[in-house]
Amino acid sequence: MTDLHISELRKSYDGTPVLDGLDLDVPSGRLVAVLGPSGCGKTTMLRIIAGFLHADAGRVELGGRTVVGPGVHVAPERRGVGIVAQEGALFPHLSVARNVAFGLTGLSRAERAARTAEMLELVGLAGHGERMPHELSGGQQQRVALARALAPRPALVLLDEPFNALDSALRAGVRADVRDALHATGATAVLVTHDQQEALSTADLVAVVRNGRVAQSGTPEEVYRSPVDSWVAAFVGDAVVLPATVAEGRARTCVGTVPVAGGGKGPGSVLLRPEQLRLVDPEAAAVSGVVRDICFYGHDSVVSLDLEGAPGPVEVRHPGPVVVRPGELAGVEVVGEGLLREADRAEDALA
Ligand SMILES: Nc1ncnc2c1ncn2[C@@H]1O[C@H](COP(=O)(O)OP(=O)(O)OP(=O)(O)O)[C@@H](O)[C@H]1O
Repeated sequence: MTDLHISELRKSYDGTPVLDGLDLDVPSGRLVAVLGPSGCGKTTMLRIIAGFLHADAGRVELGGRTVVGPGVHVAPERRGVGIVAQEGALFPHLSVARNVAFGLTGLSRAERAARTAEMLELVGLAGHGERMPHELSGGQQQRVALARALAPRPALVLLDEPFNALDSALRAGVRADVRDALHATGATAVLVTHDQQEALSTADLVAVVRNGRVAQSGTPEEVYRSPVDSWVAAFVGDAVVLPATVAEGRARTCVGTVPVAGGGKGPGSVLLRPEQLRLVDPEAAAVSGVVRDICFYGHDSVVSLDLEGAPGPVEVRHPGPVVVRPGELAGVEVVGEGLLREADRAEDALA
């Protein structure tokens, strides 16, 4: 079992800091998604963990062993790290089985064959060993890449946006299979992604990275429901930010009075998730507005409302059939608590 600890990791390119004191803990056997916008330093971090890139400062410990630290840089092949890249990167001239067996050294021919078959079975590709990579779909190729990464029983598996090249219909299935295969082997894994849904639905823990540091880490539920600030809130999901007057744990907003956690007094902003707003009968509602637009997404619809006092249209995520039409009046109510927006940190983050 192998845990990963990263502390105070720093890396600059041409004097520009990319990793700026990044800390990350991955408990043994867990899958952590590192989620951040393009350019925030995710791949740089991954390359340092793998050993392909030298850090300027900081420490990386794998299973209690320092692999990066002052005066320490363990060679990539001595770290026991398996990698799944964006697009499988399978060897095109080798069969699926030979791709999977590639990193299996020090085993007899029979042991290699047995481990290869076990890994192909694990990723749902038993019987595909004799095919060539070009005879597989994109999703199957990524599963082979995972089987190849897991075959030598690595201390750690790094997955660098592995589902990017797959179309959305395929992606959810492959994601679930990859997660199950990682859990089945008890592997410790880091998944780098800029896709919020992917991070929330696939990982045990999510670390949100902003400007080369971890802004927040926790379970998917924690980062979604209790984001540390409005930048994290808006990055991990849709957010409705409303001007508010706050007193005694309640915020007066254009959608009514909303309970808010923590202190706070005076003018401010409150952040809600669109699914915390509900459409109700305007006759019975304390607050109502005119429907501006309705977007149907299948599992739900997003209804935009013009509400008095709102800075712009307010979006409501409505699960059932929408009975109102654009131009008609709809009532709205709030479910659950709002999050008080901390203006200074938010402005800092948006800058
Ligand atoms: N070899 C390099 N030389 C100079 N700048 C680099 C180099 N590699 C990356 N960068 C810059 O460092 C920043 C972080 O890059 P990195 O690839 O780590 O980000 P990322 O979060 O993985 O982005 P993406 O999601 O787009 O892959 C970017 O601004 C990038 O342009």
